[in-house]
Order: sequence, then structure tokens, then C-alpha cells
Amino acid sequence: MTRYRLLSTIKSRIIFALGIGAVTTITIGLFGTFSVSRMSTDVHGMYSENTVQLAKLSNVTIALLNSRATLRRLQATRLAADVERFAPGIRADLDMADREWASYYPADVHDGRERELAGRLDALIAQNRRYADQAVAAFTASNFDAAAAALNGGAEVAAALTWVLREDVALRLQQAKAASDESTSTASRISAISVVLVVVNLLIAAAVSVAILRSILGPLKRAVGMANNIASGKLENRLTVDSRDEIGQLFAAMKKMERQLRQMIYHDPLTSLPNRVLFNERLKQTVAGPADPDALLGVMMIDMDRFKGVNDTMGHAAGDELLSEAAERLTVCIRPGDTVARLGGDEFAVLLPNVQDRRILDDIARRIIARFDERFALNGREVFVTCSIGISLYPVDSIEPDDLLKYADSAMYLAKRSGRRGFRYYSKELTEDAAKRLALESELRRAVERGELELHYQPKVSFPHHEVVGSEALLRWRRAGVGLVPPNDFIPVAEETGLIVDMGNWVLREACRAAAEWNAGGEALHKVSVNLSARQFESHDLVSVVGAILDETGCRPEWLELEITESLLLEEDGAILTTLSAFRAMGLSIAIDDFGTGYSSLSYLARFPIDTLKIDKSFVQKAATDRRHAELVKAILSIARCLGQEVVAEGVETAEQAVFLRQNGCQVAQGFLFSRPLPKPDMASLPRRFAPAEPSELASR
Ligand SMILES: Nc1nc2c(ncn2[C@@H]2O[C@@H]3COP(=O)(O)O[C@H]4[C@@H](O)[C@H](n5cnc6c(=O)[nH]c(N)nc65)O[C@@H]4COP(=O)(O)O[C@H]3[C@H]2O)c(=O)[nH]1
Repeated sequence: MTRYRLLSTIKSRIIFALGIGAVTTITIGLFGTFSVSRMSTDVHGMYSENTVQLAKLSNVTIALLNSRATLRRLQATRLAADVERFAPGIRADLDMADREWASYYPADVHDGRERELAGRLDALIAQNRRYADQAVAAFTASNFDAAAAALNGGAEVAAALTWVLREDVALRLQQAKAASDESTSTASRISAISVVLVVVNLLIAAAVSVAILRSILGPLKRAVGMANNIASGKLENRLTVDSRDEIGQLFAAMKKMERQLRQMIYHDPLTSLPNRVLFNERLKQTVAGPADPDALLGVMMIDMDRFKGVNDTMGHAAGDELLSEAAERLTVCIRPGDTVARLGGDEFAVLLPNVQDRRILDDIARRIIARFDERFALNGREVFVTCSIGISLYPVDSIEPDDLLKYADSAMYLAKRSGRRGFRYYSKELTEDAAKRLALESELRRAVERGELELHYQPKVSFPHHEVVGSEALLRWRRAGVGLVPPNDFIPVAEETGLIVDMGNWVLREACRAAAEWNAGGEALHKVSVNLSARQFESHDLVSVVGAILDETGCRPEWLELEITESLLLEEDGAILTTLSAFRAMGLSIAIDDFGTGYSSLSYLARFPIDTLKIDKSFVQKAATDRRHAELVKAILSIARCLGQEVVAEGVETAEQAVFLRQNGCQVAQGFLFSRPLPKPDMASLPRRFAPAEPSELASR
């Protein structure tokens, strides 16, 4: 721990290594300097001990020799003048010999041998001095015999002195050699220690370098491994780096990057829910994992009804808000351990493992639907968006994850087709249906090019004289090998796939051509009505497309009526109002189809530019026999009258129904009582006015 705190960065470790290098180098340097200085002190000592002492000894010797030589000269000349002249010199030599000896003697006595030689020399020098002093005194007194005797005594002392001096010099030389040998061996020791120190220094430097390299390279290798794993898409790495140094920081950053990448790859950025990739992985893991044999696994597909409308009309920001809110609502409906994912667009999925009872799934699905029933507040506006749910079960429907998803999707489409805002379970028949729908879809795509579409027209007659005032264009598909397919069998598929937009344009063009043809005579007006699908309103150029078709076919706007469904007006959406207002401004009339079957709010009748209400055939057909329905039809007629709208009764099959409608102020009727939808050529043979029909005539029409 301490090590990590002290050497927690690469920088500090390198500084530490350099510090160790510097300390060891300085140590070696100091050691060398100290050793050299010690050696120089030793050499200096040797010099002072031996050389200087020898010089003193030689000075003593020279002084003694000088004094003796001068004394001998005095003895040879025996002149008083010489005695007077040389006696001070002799004394001076002797004094100098004493001085030199005095400085020699105490300075350097090491051992017994030296002491012995020094003692002998000291005694001999003193003796010599005494003889020399006696001789000088004898010469001064001109007592030459006494002088000779003193000289002779001195000669013996000088001889002995010479021997002792030789011995002392030899001893000194021996000591000098020993000191020199000592210095040489010290130098060798220093050099050996220096070598050892250098080696130790190198070993320490190597050990520190290896430790530092290992502390860098190990984590660095793991960091590189981590980077490579991330680069190859492996985002569940167990590699770790504990250090807090620069590599540790790099590793921590890569871990963070890995987490963020995982978030990006496995989660939807808008809702933060798991995305399709993660959902599929979890589904596969759950299916592959140990399973409770009594438990089911549920897969739910959830699609928001009318999401596209919100997105297109209120903008993508509102669409995003809706999706985020939907994600939150879904999340609170599930159990802990379930997974909600956004698969894309408005498509959500829920993975529900360990379902002991199917009723649990029913409850969750109901809870989700109820949650979606609550209003969504987007940009300060209230929006109602329901949802449709499809459910598949493991292992009942399949044990394959892909199938489970596909089946839940099919069930979800079934829920949509069954009126939306509900849930459906997958069943085998759905797969067959789906296969049929797929075949239908691919054939339908080619139906327009192959010219397999036909328009039939069902006449509308006015009360009371049953004059033909217009017709409704109804699409048919003459499918190869099948025959005439009614629109209810293929229009839902065309709407789901978006094919309805091209088909609708084809219908508009054909209907406009027919209207232009039938109104060419200019006698009585024949208004052709065309059904428009909600999907056609989603394309933003609908108004210009209709305008272009009118121009192209020569159809005047007053010859065309556009039929829309009530549900389109429930969108509460400015774009629909704008489009309808544009149609109104062009001179087209707008009719509400299947009026009464939609939702209860009637306020749209005042808000939208509506010319005609088409009472749904279910009301019309029951009105003649059921009092309540009769009252409803009367109420609709009354509302339309108040709002200045025309009413067309659909599905009139009996004379009683026609009479009831006429008596209650309905202006126009349409139904098998007068005519079934007819191919265009047959329209030419229609009578201008239908005779009031008797019920018995119905079968023949
Ligand atoms: N039982 C009974 N039925 C009667 C009677 N009189 C008319 N009908 C049928 O009622 C439907 C009236 O059309 P719709 O309500 O607009 O309902 C239409 C309309 O919603 C849709 N549709 C038809 N053609 C087109 C089209 O070109 N575009 C779009 N978007 N939808 C179309 O398909 C629906 C069904 O069309 P069809 O099968 O042609 O069915 C027609 C017509 O044949 C009657 O007396 N008794």
C-alpha cells in the first residue's frame, strides 16, 4: 500500500530509479574521493615520516662530519688564529646537529627497534658533542695533546655513530618500503571495493529497472489486451489493473469507455432501455439457461397505435417525448427480473421469464394497456395513444428465440387488425395467416403494374325521386387464379405496407376520369366519392397529388367527394385540419364514412370542414326494426340538418329502410336496394331514376 502511495506514478518510479542511481554513484564517488585522499595522506605521512626524517638525519650527519673535519684541520694546522676563526663554525655545526637531532628524535619513534637506535644515536651524538666541545676547548687552550685525545675519543664515537646511522637509515628505508607496500595494498583494496561497489550499483540499478519495467509492462500489457478486446467488439472484459499510475488511469478510462460503448451498443439512447441486441441476447440466455419445467417464458411485442401520426404531425421532439414516456410506463408495469426493450421506432418488447401461470401475462398486458390509456402530455398538448400487444410463449409456441419474437410480432399484428388497444396470443393459425398475408403482399405489390385493380361504382340515389346523383368508387382486385377479391381482404395489408398510397392515387385517377366522363354532358351532376385511407394523409403531398390528378383528368372539384373515416378526425391534429381545409378551398367536398361507428366525441363535426355524413349500414339496417337505432338515425339526421350537412344512408337493402329514411329527412341513400357496386361499363346502362323498389325485387339486383 505504502509502495503504491510512494511510487504511485510512473514518473515517481523513474525519479526513484534515477535517485537510486544517483545515490549509488555519489556513494562510489565519495568512497573513491575519500580513499584517494586517505592514500595521499598516507603517502604524505610516508614522505614526512621517512623522507623528511632521513633529510634531518643526513643534516645531523653532515653537521657532525663538518665539525669533525674542521677539528681535524685545527689539529693539522695547530694555529691559534685558526682555532679562533673556526671554533664558532664547529660549535654552530654541533648546535645544528643537536637541533636537527632534537627535531628528529621525538617526532617519530614507532617501535622498540627505533627507540633503541634512537637511544643509541642520542647517546652517541651527546658523546660526540662532549668530545668535540673538549677538543675545541683544548685547541682554544692550545693543549694539542688533550685535543688529540678528545679527537680520538670522538673518532671512536663517530665510527659507532656511523654504524648506528646506517642501521637507522636502513630501518627507515625498510619502513618506507613497508609504508609503500601498505599504500599499494590499500590502493588494491580500494580498487577491489570500487569494483564491488560498481557491481552492486549495477545490480541495484538492474533490480530497480526490472521492478519498474515490470510495474509498467504488466499493466501496460493488460491495457493493450483490453484495448484489443474493445477494438474486436468484446465488451465484457474481466481484465483489471490495480495501480493508480498513468497506466491505471488509462485502464480506468478504457473501462469507462467500455461501459459507455456497452451502453451505446446495448441500450437505446433515447429511452436508455435495452435495445434489440441486448434483448435478443437476454432472450437467448434465458432460453438456454436452466429452466423450471413448470414455468413459461413470455415474449411480448408492443406497438403504439398512432405513433407515426404523432411523430409526423407534432414533430420528432414530441415523438421522442412520447417514446420516453411510453418506456417509463412499460417499466412500471413489469415484474423485477423482466426486461423491457425498445426494438426500434415505436416497437417495444418485454421478456418475462418464470411465468407460472398465463394469467400473469394477461394481467401484465392489461396493466400496460390501461397505462397507455392514460393521456400523454406532449408539448403541453394532450394526446391519446393506445397500444397493441402480441404474446408468444416458450416452450408452447417454440423453443427458438427468433421464432418467439416473430410469433409475438404476428400476434401483435393480429391485435392491431382486431381493432387495436388489446392483446393477442400467438397461435399456429397465425403463422399460416402470416404466410398467406406475405404472399398476398408480394402479389399486391405487382397488382397495380399488372393492371389487376378495378374500380366498381355503387350508385347513390336521392330521395324522394330515387334519382342517381352520384356513386361511390369501390376498389376490387382481380387476382390471378383467385378471381375478384373484395377490398376488406387486401386493403388492411395495403395499409400496413403503405401500398395503399400508390393504390389510392390510382383509384383517385380512375374515379376522376369516370367523373369527368359522366359529367361531360353537363346535364345532371354525378358526384363520385373516393375512399381515402389514413395512410394517404401521412404523405405530405396529398393535396398537391389530388390537385394534379384533377388537372390531369379534367375532373372538376365539385364532381369529386373524398370519404374519410371518423377515426382520422380523432387525431386532433392540425395537419389533418389543414389538409381538409385545403380540399375544401379547392372546392372538393368531404364525407365522413361509417358515421356512428367511431368514437363518441362529436365536437369534430364543428371543427372540421365536413359536407356529408354517411350513416353506417349497421344503423340503417336496424333502424326499420329497432326503435333505439331508429332514434339514433333520427338524431344523426337532426345533427346534420343543424350543421347544414348532407346525409347519405349506407347499406339500404329494403324498401322499409328507404321509406324510414325518406320520412325522416335523409336526402341520399346507397345500398343493394338500388344497386350493388357495378363495373364502370355497367354504369352506363343504369336508369337515370330508380323506381321505388319493393322488398321482393331485392334479390334480383
Ligand atoms: N351488406 C351490404 N353492403 C353494402 C350495401 N351497399 C353497399 N355495401 C358495401 O358497403 C361498403 C361501402 O363502402 P365503405 O363503407 O366505404 O367500406 C369500404 C371502404 O372502407 C373500403 N374501400 C373500398 N374501396 C376503397 C378504396 O378505393 N380505398 C380505400 N381506402 N378503401 C376502400 O373497403 C370497404 C368495403 O368495400 P366493399 O366491400 O366494396 O363494400 C362496400 C359496399 O359494397 C348493402 O346494401 N348491404
